[in-house]
Amino acid sequence: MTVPLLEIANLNVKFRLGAGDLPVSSDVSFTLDKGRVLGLIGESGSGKTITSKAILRLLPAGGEMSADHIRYNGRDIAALPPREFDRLRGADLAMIFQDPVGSFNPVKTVGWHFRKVGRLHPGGHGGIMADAAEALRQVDIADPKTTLGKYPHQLSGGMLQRCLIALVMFSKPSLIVADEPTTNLDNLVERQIIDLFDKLRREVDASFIFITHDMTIAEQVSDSIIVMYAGQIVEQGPTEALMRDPRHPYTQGLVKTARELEGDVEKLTEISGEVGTGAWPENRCRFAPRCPLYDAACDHAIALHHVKEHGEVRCIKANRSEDAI
Ligand SMILES: Nc1ncnc2c1ncn2[C@@H]1O[C@H](COP(=O)(O)OP(=O)(O)OP(=O)(O)O)[C@@H](O)[C@H]1O
Repeated sequence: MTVPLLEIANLNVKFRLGAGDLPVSSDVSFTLDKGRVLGLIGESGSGKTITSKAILRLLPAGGEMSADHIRYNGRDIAALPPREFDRLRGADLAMIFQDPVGSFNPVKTVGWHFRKVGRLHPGGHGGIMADAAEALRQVDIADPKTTLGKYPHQLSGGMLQRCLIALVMFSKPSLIVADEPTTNLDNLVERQIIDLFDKLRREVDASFIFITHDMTIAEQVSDSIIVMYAGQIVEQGPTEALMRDPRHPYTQGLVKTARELEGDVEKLTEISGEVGTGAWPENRCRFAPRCPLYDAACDHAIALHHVKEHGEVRCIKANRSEDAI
């Protein structure tokens, strides 16, 4: 049996604030196989970024994480001493943030960043520069040599995001977390970057967690999708099944809006209300205040349950007769 690249069991994250604890993610469990792309979707505040940062131990101050286990290539890394974890992250795990500017040293050229990442390159300086130019070509930068000599502020947001993607590819990590890498880009550049990810996922031997709030993007780039709501996974499964037959009312709303956007309808269906933060009831479905299917039967904590040939859903209304085994 092949070991998944990543196995997360019951990950919880909270922030210790003056007024008390703010829970951010609850009981998040999933696996990611080698070479696969997992789309992590949900509206702002649902816990996508914090969950991913917790896995990479990049939580901001005040954030605390616990998990039954976090296995990487079969080895539990949750309790790894900080030094060892830093080494693993440096070599194997990478994150691409929304804003590429923060990932570059503003007073150093693009080439300097490649030299820094590639300092152990067996081909020395010449080898680094040749591979860096090739990585830039892979992300469709036409004149890699010139680009390597430029400073971050001399490049547009789209170009800088391409350079960051090239830099990450150059370092050959096994797991890449891409956190809304197109959020700050205009529509045309966004399309180009998404197409680029789509191309790279076929060519590089890495696994991706691709965070987005856009269902259409998740559908295009992912093999499987996790939908998060109020810090919990509410649905997860293979992309094709989840998009064709979404079961959770929240996922249904997201898919409906995505299809309407593709169809260019005049008025989009909205999921009214907002996710809210922190003070979620433990004895009621967290989506209840916004759910069109809500009734008194939803007034207890709802567990994720398996749905045959689909995945997992956190909704008591999601079962259908054809799901019976
Ligand atoms: N440093 C922090 N201190 C306190 N709370 C925080 C901190 N960072 C994030 N949070 C809270 O954690 C929750 C989840 O945030 P997170 O950034 O993971 O959401 P998200 O789903 O990624 O949203 P977005 O799409 O806006 O990035 C939010 O309620 C947010 O306010």
